[in-house]
Amino acid sequence: MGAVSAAVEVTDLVYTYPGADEPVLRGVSLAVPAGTLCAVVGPNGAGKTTLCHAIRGFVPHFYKGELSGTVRVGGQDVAAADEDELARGIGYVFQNPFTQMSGITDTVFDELAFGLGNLGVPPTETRERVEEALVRAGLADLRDRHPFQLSGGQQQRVALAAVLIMEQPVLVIDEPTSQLDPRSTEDVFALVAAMKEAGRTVVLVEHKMSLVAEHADQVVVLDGGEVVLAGTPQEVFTDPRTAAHGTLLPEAVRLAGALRERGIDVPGAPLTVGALAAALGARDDGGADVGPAGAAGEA
Ligand SMILES: Nc1ncnc2c1ncn2[C@@H]1O[C@H](COP(=O)(O)OP(=O)(O)OP(=O)(O)O)[C@@H](O)[C@H]1O
Repeated sequence: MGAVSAAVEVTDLVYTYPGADEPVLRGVSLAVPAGTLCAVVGPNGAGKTTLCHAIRGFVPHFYKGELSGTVRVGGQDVAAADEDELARGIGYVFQNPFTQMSGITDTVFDELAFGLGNLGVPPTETRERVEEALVRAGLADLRDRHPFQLSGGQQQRVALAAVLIMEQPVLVIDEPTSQLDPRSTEDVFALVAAMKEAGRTVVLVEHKMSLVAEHADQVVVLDGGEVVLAGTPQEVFTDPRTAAHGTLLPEAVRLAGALRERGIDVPGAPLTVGALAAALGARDDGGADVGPAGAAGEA
């Protein structure tokens, strides 16, 4: 597996929380090539957050317990790295953005400047980088607001802006949209996509499979602490085992299945609603028996 270019490489990871009887990760291996997005999906309790913690080094540096196997980020063994190296190398966005706020700043601007100050970045450069991140994350109007007075979606964007600004080459993002409305969800994904476009490597836990299908280069299905399937979105979402492991399929895949059950031919394996509409429109009969093109719109 392209080990040379993998920015994140997890090998045979077995991890048991302190005092627990059973491991929560049971021999997990995966490789994420630099500049790609790997989505980790799977049912509740599968071990997704724990895997994120292991990639960032919270396991074993903060969470002790029993660990075997290795995590390498940028070629470096995370268990052997110190906190400073880990913080510089890996950005982390927590499932609950509130957790991420420093709690010691009074404005969004200062919150974003805080991490750079810790790295010793000079004030002029800090101001420039914060200004740019505020604009890119759509936070310019909120710059003087107190971080704790923001909505969940706004806090999520501050958390993402904070990793945007730190410019770490690898990002671990744990369910960034779980508490967000569809509009904020789109905003967050646009930001994550832009970070990938800028060449950063992203490991993302996400339950919204339509977005995973659209943005991931690789999907890893975790169940019971094991990787039960891994591949491109096409491979994973057309494999019947994915649903059997309690993972919801993208809207377009479910719609295509429902149409086929009604005897309607759906060419190919469309993963997005746009691709499904195109596939139906491209049929020899122009999709005549499935109603107007807009009928397949995502609810
Ligand atoms: N700090 C901890 N100490 C002991 N056990 C824990 C700890 N954190 C998580 N666990 C257990 O580890 C298992 C995996 O949890 P984890 O949060 O990694 O799963 P997940 O796939 O992220 O779930 P979800 O989708 O619900 O967030 C669960 O059984 C959970 O109870």
